Amino acid sequence: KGTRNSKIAKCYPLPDVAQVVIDPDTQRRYFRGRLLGKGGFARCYEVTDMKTNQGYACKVVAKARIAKPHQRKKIVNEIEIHRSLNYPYVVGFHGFFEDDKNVYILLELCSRKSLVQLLKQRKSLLEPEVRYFMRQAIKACSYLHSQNIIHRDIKLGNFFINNDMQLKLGDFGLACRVGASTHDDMTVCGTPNYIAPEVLKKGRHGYEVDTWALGCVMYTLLVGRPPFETMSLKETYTRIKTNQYVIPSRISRSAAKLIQKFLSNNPQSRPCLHTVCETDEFFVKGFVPSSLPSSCCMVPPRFTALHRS
Ligand SMILES: CC[C@@H]1C(=O)N(C)c2cnc(-c3ccc[nH]3)nc2N1C1CCCC1
Repeated sequence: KGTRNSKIAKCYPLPDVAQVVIDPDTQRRYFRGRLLGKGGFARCYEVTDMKTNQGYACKVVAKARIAKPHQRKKIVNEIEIHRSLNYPYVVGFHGFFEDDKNVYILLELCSRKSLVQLLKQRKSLLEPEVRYFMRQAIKACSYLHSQNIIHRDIKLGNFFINNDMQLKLGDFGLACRVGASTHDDMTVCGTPNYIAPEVLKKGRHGYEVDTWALGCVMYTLLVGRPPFETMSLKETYTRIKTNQYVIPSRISRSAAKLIQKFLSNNPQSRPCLHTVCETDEFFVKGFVPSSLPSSCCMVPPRFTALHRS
């Protein structure tokens, strides 16, 4: 039934988004620029504040698309969680407003898109680059967990990259506050990309589901493909539940050991996100660049002899 409705919603023409959208509360006027793409229910545009000339990424959700209570609840949940966050490696939330047709969410513009596009271009990354990105990804998740929030959809596509090559975790559509009913309907309507074994076994799932997914991100960045990818979803779920994956021999010992810790079947054996960057050999014994040139989006960086590995 759900899909039937969304099919109907899809076939009705969506209301056009005005060339200039106005936030009724602040009277700020935003000039609508190019379409960035589609994300879930939203059409995403680059918009420019006509007073400050500041650019934002704007998610525009047609109210016709969130007519059903649980769909509206998902958007409200995303806004309620995202607006409460403030951290260097979390996408900036700059406001939200609505008119009779749409809900508008103003987010930090990340001009270099996400880790998906970067990996598509590069195939796989060098270890110093993976230390650079994984450090920011881990810090972002550690911050979320300190705010009693589980992201629940950690994946390459939700790690955006801004103009300065900084990583920004975004898309809180599936996030939830611990203490809230963690078995709420959100888990039903969203299938996370890097789903943890305890979620497949319908057990209790907590912060450690994000830690598992970070392990999948680290593996994918180094190897160039996800750890449990197969031809069928069923086979992939079997491999996740039986912890069946292979780390190619070209991966260094310290990287392989950390991946194995992240991908522990037992959630309690996974690393502590608050300390792993300061204690694990992969980070401590290796070079962690403090910045990366934007050329890394296209070609491998040349680290000096000192920082080869
Ligand atoms: C607005 C939705 C989403 C997003 O959440 N952010 C933060 C974002 C930022 N910059 C960009 C962006 C800037 C230049 C290209 N994309 N895109 C973002 N996206 C994309 C848009 C299409 C699918 C997900």
